[in-house]
Amino acid sequence: MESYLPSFDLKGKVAAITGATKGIGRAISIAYAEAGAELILVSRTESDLESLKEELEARGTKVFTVAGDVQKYEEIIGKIEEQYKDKTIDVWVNNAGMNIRSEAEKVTEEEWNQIVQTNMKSAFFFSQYAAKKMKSSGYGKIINMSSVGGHVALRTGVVYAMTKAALIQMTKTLALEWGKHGIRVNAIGPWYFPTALTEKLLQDEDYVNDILAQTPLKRIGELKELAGTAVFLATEASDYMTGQTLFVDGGMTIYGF
Ligand SMILES: NC(=O)C1=CN([C@@H]2O[C@H](COP(=O)(O)OP(=O)(O)OC[C@H]3O[C@@H](n4cnc5c(N)ncnc54)[C@H](OP(=O)(O)O)[C@@H]3O)[C@@H](O)[C@H]2O)C=CC1
Ligand SMILES: C[C@H](O)[C@@H]1OC(=O)[C@H](O)[C@@H]1O
Repeated sequence: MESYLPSFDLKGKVAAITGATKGIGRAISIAYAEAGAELILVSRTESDLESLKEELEARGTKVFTVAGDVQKYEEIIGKIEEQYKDKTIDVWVNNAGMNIRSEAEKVTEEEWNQIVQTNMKSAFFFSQYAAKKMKSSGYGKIINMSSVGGHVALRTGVVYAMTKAALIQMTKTLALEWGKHGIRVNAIGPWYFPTALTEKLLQDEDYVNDILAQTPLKRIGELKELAGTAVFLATEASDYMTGQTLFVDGGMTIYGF
């Protein structure tokens, strides 16, 4: 009997993840390793990269690490190219992101630049680099980590929200331009997940109650549930999907009243 179960494995694939050493990026890195991928991991802290590399190599995963700030994406790309000059990269996850939560009238130009360069500018130029390599193989998966904040209004900062909305539109436009090269571009829009980025917010009981009031599933997400979506978007199971944003949000974005 023919099979209709797609393979969720990444054996023989090279996957790059930015923001790979904590929270969502770490969960995705481990899930991709479990699926058999060779990994390129990017974050700023060398010691975190080294310990994650050690853990993953102990389980048989080939890992290349680059310590760098994604705002200096050219330097990171240069280091990757030294190792992967004549090789393709099959999956690129633009996960690194940050937020400085403040009311609109208090936003400084320095804060604007840091949020925009980290969350949006780096994602575009990494996508540009990844696509150049994916075109040679005629296949690739670019996954952008957006947020529900890119789709509905949150109280956690307008600049962050703008960058996350931009990633959704960038996803659609790059999907349109690069579809003919077999490059799929999709995004993930998480609601709250327990990470360093959200730790302080999730320690505030009133804030958590506000989150749960807006969440049909009445709970905070588990990182495994987000990694699962990232595996789906990286494997053949999603090969006919491009330009889409999958909200992994406990139903938050459909909650009208
Ligand atoms: N957690 C959540 O509830 C949600 C998260 N998201 C998005 O998911 C993504 C990951 O968030 P989350 O896991 O929570 O964040 P964390 O702060 O927990 O982890 C961020 C990761 O990115 C790295 N990183 C941060 N800034 C930079 C930088 N400038 N250059 C390179 N690496 C960097 C960090 O390592 P290091 O500091 O060593 O560089 C770390 O590995 C972000 O884009 C965020 O906007 C979206 C919706 C909800
Ligand atoms: C769900 C949102 O993205 C949320 O907003 C924030 O400020 C946190 O940083 C989370 O990312």
